[in-house]
Amino acid sequence: MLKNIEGRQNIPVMDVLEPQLYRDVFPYEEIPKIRFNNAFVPYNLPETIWITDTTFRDGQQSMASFSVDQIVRLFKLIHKLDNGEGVIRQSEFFLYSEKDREAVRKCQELGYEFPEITSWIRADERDFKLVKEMNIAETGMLMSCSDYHIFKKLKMTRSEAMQHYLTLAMKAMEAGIKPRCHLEDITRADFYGFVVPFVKNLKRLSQETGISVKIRACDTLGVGVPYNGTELPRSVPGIVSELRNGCGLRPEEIEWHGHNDYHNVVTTSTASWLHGGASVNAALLGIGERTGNCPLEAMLFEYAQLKGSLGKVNLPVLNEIVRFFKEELSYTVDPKRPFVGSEFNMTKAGIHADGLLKDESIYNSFDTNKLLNRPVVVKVNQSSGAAGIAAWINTYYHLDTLEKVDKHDPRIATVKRWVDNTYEAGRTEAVSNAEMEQQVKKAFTTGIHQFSLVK
Ligand SMILES: CC(C)C(=O)C(=O)O
Repeated sequence: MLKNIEGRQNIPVMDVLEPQLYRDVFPYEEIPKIRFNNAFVPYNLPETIWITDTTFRDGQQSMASFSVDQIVRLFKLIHKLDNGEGVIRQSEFFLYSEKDREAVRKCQELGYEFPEITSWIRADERDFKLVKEMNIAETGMLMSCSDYHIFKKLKMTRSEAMQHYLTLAMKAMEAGIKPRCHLEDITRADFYGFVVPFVKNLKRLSQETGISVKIRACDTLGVGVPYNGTELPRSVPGIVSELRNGCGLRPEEIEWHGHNDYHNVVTTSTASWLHGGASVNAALLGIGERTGNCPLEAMLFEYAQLKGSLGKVNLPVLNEIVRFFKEELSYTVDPKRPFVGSEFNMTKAGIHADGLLKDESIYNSFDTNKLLNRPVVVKVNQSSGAAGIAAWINTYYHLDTLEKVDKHDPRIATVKRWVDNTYEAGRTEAVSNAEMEQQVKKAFTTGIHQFSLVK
């Protein structure tokens, strides 16, 4: 039994009479400001880094709730995507309702090593019992740390908030559960006045109990900035390097949780890896509150670029996940969305198609067919020209080098005449594949090419 939190000599937080809201940086009636201090922090990428998944927590809470069957099937897909590599190491679940718990039990029955099932609970004694009963080793708990939350939402002083959070963490540890402390709104918090003393006290508790603690740095409103040489509280390099060097946390004790309000969620998450946090939290397709969480698939690509390889990770499973979201959850992915959108590697412009005709790698940065099972696609529209039409035929029918049609082939001119005429007649939308098939068949029937219509 640990000494009562009230009786402990905790490192004090800096209590203030008025909340520190950083109005010079967040004036509210203006767009927030980025302040530079040119204090460059060296990169410190941990040897081992990984991703944790929040599709079933922050992700699900932004959508219509998933059924038990949908959760289990998605969990299986995440496992299939990771493929035993452990890059997608954990996934977190609500335990609020009987339905939430049934989903967890069914996922546990699958017996997967990865992703490990963790939970998210309210600050409530009964919830600790649940976590224990369900045999879950780690649980997330809300510990909001900016004065926006402490003063305005919780109506507490900083000392009171810290006492409350430390009591919670201690109760979890006493129950033998690893607490994952969600430091909500860290990018608007007084870092040295609240975050540092609070985290040091958590670390001490962990050392005394021998139970590890995880600090999840939550960029709740997506205002974190990934650039080096920027001022706290917005600086991701500053936050993560100080959690390591100033608070003495190890890489595995630091996790980043970002939101995409300023389009920065991928770069802030990567900055957290680069500056010493081992894990980043993400959701499939970036679902999550408002503009969403960090897209899990994006972090797989960041991982591969930083570490050189994704090992056994089975990227084409992303196509199955996109289909599942569309068919099961009525969620359509933006066609332009990197790596998963239906048009992410589609080209329409004639000059790009001309390049593709000469060598696919001119306009495709990696072999999307080999790695994602997504061949380059050419779509014909008013800008495609003869090169675009030839590229459409070559990619759509998978023609090999000897069969490939040249843009100067007179039959291409026939198809192009039809395309030009339809646009001159007022068409605005792109030409569908069915229409192209029809025109190609007409133009090529008398020619030497008899396309084997294998797609
Ligand atoms: C509610 C908290 C933990 C969160 O998810 C966030 O800060 O984004």
